[in-house]
Amino acid sequence: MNKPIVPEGFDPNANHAATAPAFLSVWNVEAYYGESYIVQNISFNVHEGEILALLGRNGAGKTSTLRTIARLDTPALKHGEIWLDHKPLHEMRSHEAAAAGIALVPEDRRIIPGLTVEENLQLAQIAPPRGWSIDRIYDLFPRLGERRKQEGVTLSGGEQQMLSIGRALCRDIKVLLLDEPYEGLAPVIVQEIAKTLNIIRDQGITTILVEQNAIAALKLADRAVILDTGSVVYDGSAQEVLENEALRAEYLAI
Ligand SMILES: Nc1ncnc2c1ncn2[C@@H]1O[C@H](COP(=O)(O)OP(=O)(O)OP(=O)(O)O)[C@@H](O)[C@H]1O
Repeated sequence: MNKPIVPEGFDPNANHAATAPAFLSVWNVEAYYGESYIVQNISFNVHEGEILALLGRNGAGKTSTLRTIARLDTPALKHGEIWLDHKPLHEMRSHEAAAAGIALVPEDRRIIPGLTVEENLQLAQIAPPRGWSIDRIYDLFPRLGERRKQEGVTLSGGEQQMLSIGRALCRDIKVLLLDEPYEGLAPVIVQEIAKTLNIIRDQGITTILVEQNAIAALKLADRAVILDTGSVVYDGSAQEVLENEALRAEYLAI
């Protein structure tokens, strides 16, 4: 098994509420589906306002890591700590993690059938604390504004992705967890979404981007963490991964 990569600044003996070294610190996290040990002692830091690309081959554990950070019931977190802005996510249930500012946009986008674009956004704003106004979401994604009265599930794949990101922004979030946002999208739509993710970063929101389209993710990201069979095998700059052919070939098969 790979030796775990330890992020800088984490003192295992410290009180991490005070000393967590980054805005989001994932420390020695182990998570299981039943008896299956899937997230295997993962540690990494995410700094406020950055985009982190979380990469790795199929089955490397990317989705499971995002689900663990969002504190969904599965996989079950059995060991480790996750700190968001000095708050212990590892002690929270998913609704508490959401209230603390974590927003997971899952791969299947979860647009609510029978509701228009605007109703999908309004529903996301029902419970405070509210985030962006619906007009601000339409400024970010003009296509959604043009289609505000259209049923959400009849949108194109790219528009549905915009709607699910827009829905996350309707709440007052600190960290956006995006699971394969580019899946099935044409390159021109990928570029359009990447542009909006840059704008979202400029607003101070921190993003973890899980993506099979590693090149597109690396071009956008500040840093990259690469997983292999549930463990971290690289933690460093996204640019370095783009430039390091051997690393890409070994862990990303590109
Ligand atoms: N609900 C589940 N029950 C049992 N095992 C699961 C479950 N979900 C995922 N796994 C297993 O956990 C491992 C990691 O899966 P995960 O979906 O996190 O990987 P991934 O890196 O996101 O892969 P992909 O890029 O294919 O989506 C895989 O071996 C997968 O089969």
